Parts: sequence; structure tokens; C-alpha cells
Amino acid sequence: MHPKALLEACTGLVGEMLKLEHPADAVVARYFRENRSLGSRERATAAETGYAVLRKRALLEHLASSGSGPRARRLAILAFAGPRDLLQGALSADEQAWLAQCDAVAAADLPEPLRHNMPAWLAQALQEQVGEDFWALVKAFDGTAPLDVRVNALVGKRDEVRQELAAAGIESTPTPYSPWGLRIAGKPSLGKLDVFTRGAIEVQDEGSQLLALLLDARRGQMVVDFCAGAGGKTLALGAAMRDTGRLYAFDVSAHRLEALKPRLARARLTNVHPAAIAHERDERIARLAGKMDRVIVDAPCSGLGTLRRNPDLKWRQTPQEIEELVAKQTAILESAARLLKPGGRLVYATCSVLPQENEQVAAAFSQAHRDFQAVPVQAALQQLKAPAAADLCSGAEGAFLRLWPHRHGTDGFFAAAWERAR
Ligand SMILES: C[S@@+](CC[C@H](N)C(=O)[O-])C[C@H]1O[C@@H](n2cnc3c(N)ncnc32)[C@H](O)[C@@H]1O
Repeated sequence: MHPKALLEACTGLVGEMLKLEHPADAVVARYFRENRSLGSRERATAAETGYAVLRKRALLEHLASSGSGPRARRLAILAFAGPRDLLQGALSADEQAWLAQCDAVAAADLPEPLRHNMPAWLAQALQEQVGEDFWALVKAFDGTAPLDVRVNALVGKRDEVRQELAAAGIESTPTPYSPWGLRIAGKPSLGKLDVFTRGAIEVQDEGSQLLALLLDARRGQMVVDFCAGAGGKTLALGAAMRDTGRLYAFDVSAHRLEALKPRLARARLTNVHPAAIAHERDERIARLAGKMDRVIVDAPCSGLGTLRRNPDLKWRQTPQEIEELVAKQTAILESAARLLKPGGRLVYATCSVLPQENEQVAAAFSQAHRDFQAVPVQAALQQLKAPAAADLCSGAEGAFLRLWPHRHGTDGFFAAAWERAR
């Protein structure tokens, strides 16, 4: 493809992504469906350019306030993710001179908002929590997430799977915190490997693996994954249960649950019962009240722990929407808790880094439910033989799981746990 056409394609995608109307990954997928002439390398360049604009939006908008031509083109030039000589081949002489001027700007001397590239409310919320680590966190959120897989214990052992991957030319190392995980070197495509097609591995962030581990789902138990979505946690729980007992996978999105079904088959799980529910008080749920050994609420949340993968979220979320989410999270947790039998364990989890969606929801639940005893996550993970559990937790006695990209290399995650009084 001619460099000019490639830059046009990048500009078109940047323009769509900056509308911020839909999740960035959905915008990218639609753009490629509608622009079928783009080859795989061109798609990668366009997508990386678009994501780079979202990551550095404040800085790039500032730089793009000079120059001429459409704004999306200026931003695509500044963030262009392909080879530099190719970009030069697409630019007019004026654009080349303007780009050289922008290159000469020392980003380190710019005001803070142009360096952290976040809305003020979010930067403040993060600064309040991580203090002097703030810039390390900004850097980590700007980076790419590693490729982690969870080894399906039903199908293989971690060491054996690691050797099998090595035989296929793929290097990996055991994840530092999750006993189920391997961190894959580079970004090889895994989908066609035998180890993948026969269900021995599933792509899953190490942090997500730890949330499922924390539930401590065991053989023969009755378990509910209340917000199962496409089933990332469900698959991990089913394997922990050794495909015995009964695992209900609820979600309000029938569409997401559909995506779970082929994954269940590949993971060789037969103990999972997916069920679309209308809302958290659906009467199907009422029938299971008091019968469950384990319930996990992987709540709908702002997703602000996943900015490495979804940088659009920092521009698409608003404090008002966070408030609405907190009300939803509280209602779901309340309903889900009713399902537990005495002695049963409840886990509330998010992939948010905001205290409102995390500690505050957990504290309000504890306050309102004296029959639920908080289980310190640190002790629970230590019992489950998770290495370095103390490093993963925050609050008095390691009350909560609190994962951060700059400290743990995972997405940002939170979890709290309770046991229902006997
Ligand atoms: C964080 S995602 C779940 C991700 C999933 N557990 C995984 O590991 O792949 C949250 C899910 O909650 C679902 N959800 C939203 N409102 C809900 C409700 N009232 N009851 C149950 N699920 C709900 C959403 O459809 C979404 O799939």
C-alpha cells in the first residue's frame, strides 16, 4: 500500500476512535470490516496509531493545535506507529517541517496534564492513592500488557505445558503470583497450537487468575459466577472444581454468554450452566437462595484498571457514570450474597482502581450485612499457596487484593472476600 494511502487509513481510524462513542476495540473491528483492502501489517499500524492517540491524547492535541490540515490527520502523523521513512513519504514539505518542530518539543518540560494524559478527576484520584508512584503508574498504563495464559489443570500441568510451548518455539515463564499462569515472551499467536486447541491453555491476565483463585472453589461444590460475561473466571473456576459439582454462569448479556459456550467445550468443562438473567433480582436467582458454597461477583465497573488495553476508557468514563456504576455494583452484590449458604464464601471483584468502586462498596456491604464476616484476602491467598500474597494486598491485615500495573505487572484489580456466618 502506498504510504499516502496508509496514512489516510490511519487518519480515518483516528477520526472514528476520537468520537469516543463506542469502545475502541469495537471501533477498530468495525473500521477493518468496512476497509477490507487493508493488509494485516497495515491494520496493525493503523490500530497502534489509533491507540497511541488515545494514550497520549492531551499531549498530541496540544501539539496538533499548530500545523494545518484536518485534526485527525495531524494526530495520526504525530502518533504514526509505522516506520518513519514510510511516514515521511506520505507527508507534504510543510507537514515534514511541522513534524520536525513537534519532535523538538521536550515533553518533560510541559505542564503535568500534558504529561499524564488523563482527565484531571482521574489523575487526582490516582495521585491520592499511589502518591509518589503516580508517574510510574502513568508509565505502566502507557505500556502494553504482557500475554498471560492460565494452564487448565484438567488438561495439563504448568511445567509440562511450558515445555510443550518451548517445543513449539514459544518461551514462557511461570507467572510470579498466580500458581496457574505462564507469561509468554513476545506476542506469538497461540490459536492454532495444539496446546491451545485441546484446551490446555486460556489467555487470561494473571490478576484475573488470582480473582478466581481467591474464591477457593472446590470439587463437588455449588458455585455461582454472577457476572460471568464470556467466562474468563468461569473457566478457571470450573477447572478448580475439577469439572465436578455445579457452576452457574449468570449474566444479563445473553450475547456474552454465547461466547462462553465454545470456550467451555474447548476447556472440556461439563459442570457449567450458563443462564441469561434479566437483572440481578431475576427470580431464577431467588430459587437458589441459601444453596451456594461460593459466589463471585466480577462486577461491571469503569474498567479503569485496564488502561493498558483500553486507553479510551480514561476519556469515556465520567464521575457521574462512576456513581451510577457504584449503585449497580452495590445492588448486584446485595442480590448475589443471598445465594450463599452459611459458611459459604463471597468474593466481590472489579478491574477498577477507584476506591469508590472498590473499598467503599465493600465497606458498605460489610456495614449492612453483619452476618457476613470479612475474610482478609492476604490470609486467604496464603492458604491457597499463592506466592508473595502480602505484596498483593492492602488495608488492615491485608484485607483486600489490590493489583497495580506498575507494581505487579497485571491490570489494576480489586477483590474483597467474606464468609457467611454459620
Ligand atoms: C467485568 S465483566 C465480567 C467479566 C467476566 N467475569 C470474565 O472474567 O470474563 C462484568 C459483566 O457483568 C455483566 N452484568 C452487568 N449487569 C449485571 C447484572 N445486573 N447482573 C449480572 N451481570 C451483570 C455484564 O454484562 C458483564 O458481562
